Amino acid sequence: MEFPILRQSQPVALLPTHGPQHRLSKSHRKHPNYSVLRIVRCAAEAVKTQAVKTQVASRVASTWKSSFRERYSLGRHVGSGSYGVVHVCTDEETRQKYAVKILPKVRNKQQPQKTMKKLEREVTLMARVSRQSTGITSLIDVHEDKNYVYIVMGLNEGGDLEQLLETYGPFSERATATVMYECLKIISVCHSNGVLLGDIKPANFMLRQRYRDPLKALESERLGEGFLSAIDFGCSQAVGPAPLARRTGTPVYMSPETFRREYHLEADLWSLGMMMYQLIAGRFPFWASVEQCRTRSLEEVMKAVIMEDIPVDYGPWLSVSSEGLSLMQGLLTRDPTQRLTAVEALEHPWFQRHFGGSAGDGQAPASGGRNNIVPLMPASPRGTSSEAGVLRSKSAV
Ligand SMILES: Nc1ncnc2c1ncn2[C@@H]1O[C@H](COP(=O)(O)OP(=O)(O)OP(=O)(O)O)[C@@H](O)[C@H]1O
Repeated sequence: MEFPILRQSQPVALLPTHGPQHRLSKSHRKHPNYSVLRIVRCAAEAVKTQAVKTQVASRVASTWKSSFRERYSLGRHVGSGSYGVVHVCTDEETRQKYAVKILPKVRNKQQPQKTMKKLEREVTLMARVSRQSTGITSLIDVHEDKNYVYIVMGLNEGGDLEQLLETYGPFSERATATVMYECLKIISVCHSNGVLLGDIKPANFMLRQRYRDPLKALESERLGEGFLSAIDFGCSQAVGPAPLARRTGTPVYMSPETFRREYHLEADLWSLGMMMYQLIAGRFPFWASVEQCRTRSLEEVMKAVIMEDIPVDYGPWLSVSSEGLSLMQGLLTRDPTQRLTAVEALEHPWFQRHFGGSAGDGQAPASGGRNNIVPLMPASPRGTSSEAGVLRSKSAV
């Protein structure tokens, strides 16, 4: 990975990072960069001890650029995750807009070296695969200063699939097929490069453009190559012959073997099966509402994932085609050796049923031609994504 060293710039801190002033007042909450202020404050609290300060400072002399503020101006906030905040940023030279994920180098209770290793892994694995698929958010460059790492990447303007679910409700079978086909292509590129995505869920796939009616757009399947973009490589891992043991991801999407701490690439296909179930049914197999999911302990989720039936005798499942049902069940197969791989799933008759010849010969569902889908151009600002809850909350357990 080549990220040349540039000279060090000012850190992003907008407030004193120590002393009583760093507590945020009400007026700070109204500040347009409130989210940045928050992570500045959190990091400031975490770097109190001299030992930690020294460890963090030593990381600045890395291979990452240290000039984010010189090159980019920070724009509106577009999302937050467990650790990072994401803003639009503009390259001052080219005026091109990107997204920047700003991640603190020090997280509460986590060893700074461990955090840095995690950040380096996220960037390395994203770099490994992002140039190989239009369906993976492109990695532009990486910067760091004393307290933060800045991952500059392609800007996705159409919201994530979880936001679509929350706004429009469950997807039609056809819209689900369009999404699933694109996701499988992305997964197959990652897997052929030995990269486990590790946190597959609707919140981690975004529409690159905004559409007036996104579900109609997905149903029309005339969106073109790379309309969907995978984000968040924070849980990704390089996979070799030895099984992985570290449980990472979002519990309700984790595979049975991930809970058993002995898993390979197939774990991603289970998560995708869970996502397919959710897109079609608007709920998870084990609990009816998001609220019910939230109240479950990790042990309860694990028990359900390992043992409970996956019901298909109600509501939308009664009208889903037998091919759709078969794909979902092929992904949600508890024995990973019997589970469909990404390549096998791409050849599943369900895609033939929906897209005719185009899916079977390895092409995307029809792109180009008559296009009655109107992206909203230029993209107007959108609200921030919802955050909390078991659907989004991620754990490394
Ligand atoms: N490239 C992008 N373009 C536009 N918005 C983005 C982009 N990447 C992330 N976002 C927004 O920011 C949110 C948080 O990003 P992301 O999930 O990568 O952060 P994270 O801290 O790793 O979160 P998580 O809790 O899932 O680990 C996303 O849900 C999405 O709404």
